[in-house]
Amino acid sequence: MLEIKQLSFSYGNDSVVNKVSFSVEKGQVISIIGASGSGKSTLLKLIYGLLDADSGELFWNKKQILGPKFHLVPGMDYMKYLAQDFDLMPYVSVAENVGRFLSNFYLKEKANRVNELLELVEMTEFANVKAKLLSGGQMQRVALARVLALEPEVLLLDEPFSHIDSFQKNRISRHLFDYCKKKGITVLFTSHTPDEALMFSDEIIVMQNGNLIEKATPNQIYNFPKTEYIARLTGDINVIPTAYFGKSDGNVLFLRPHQIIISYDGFEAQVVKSYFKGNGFLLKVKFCESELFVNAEKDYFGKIKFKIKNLT
Ligand SMILES: Nc1ncnc2c1ncn2[C@@H]1O[C@H](COP(=O)(O)OP(=O)(O)OP(=O)(O)O)[C@@H](O)[C@H]1O
Repeated sequence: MLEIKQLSFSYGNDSVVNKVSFSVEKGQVISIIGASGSGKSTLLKLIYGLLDADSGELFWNKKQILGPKFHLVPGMDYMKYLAQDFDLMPYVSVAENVGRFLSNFYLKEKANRVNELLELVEMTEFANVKAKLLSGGQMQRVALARVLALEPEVLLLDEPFSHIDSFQKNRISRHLFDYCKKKGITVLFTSHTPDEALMFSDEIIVMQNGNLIEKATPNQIYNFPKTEYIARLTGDINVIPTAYFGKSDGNVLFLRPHQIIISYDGFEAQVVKSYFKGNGFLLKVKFCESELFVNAEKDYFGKIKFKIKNLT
């Protein structure tokens, strides 16, 4: 189990990670989301032992994780960390980059392992290409294969798919998380892509201004967000005063576009714009003083009527 206790870190006077505590079970996949600058990357670096915390403690299986003050070479053997800059060796081949940390004693096993990992990230055909000749997305895939090479117990991934095109991203991310689940590797990854965090995480951690403000399942985060900030991080959201529906409790509702259903009766709204989404349309509609986003199967113009799923 990974245990983070009251971890704090500042750059000068700027508090970047503030009394963060949480724990992660072996084999769990946890995503860390939050606005740019909220402290996600710094948190990963602290966990890996690249930075010395100002206060607080970290443990993996009850063993303390210590920062660079205590290590000649920062970082822990049982963990691998994939930074946003990939850290590849530019003048050697893709295969050599992936096998960089593997023993040369059993050459056949090493070659098999490298091949297996290159298949996982769909880079087999580039095995003999020098890393410096790759595109950003290809480099990221090689870097992913490399951090898996020694089968770490804990994998820390900082925006691991950010450079990979959407054509391959879904497939490669599914391969990677399936592999980690199968091997029982504990994964913490940061992401700015709601789908990634929602699809692959057992739980999502939400950071805001250095504070951990929520740790919950994707379902809880998506369907029952506690704040507008949390709601907005995981997709389009409509924030609607309940007064618009004749209530006087002074609350607001957080509604996803799919929770607003176009119907023959109900509340009336005016279509402002329609966006084609492939599997349907996203309508921007004017309702009272707000602009709402509504999912629709077909394109609409003019006035529509809508109901809200489960409105009590
Ligand atoms: N080496 C550094 N020196 C000083 N300040 C830094 C340094 N690295 C990061 N920061 C600051 O620390 C804060 C948190 O940065 P961090 O990279 O952890 O955020 P993040 O949530 O990962 O952002 P992003 O999503 O943009 O990658 C930011 O305000 C950033 O400017």
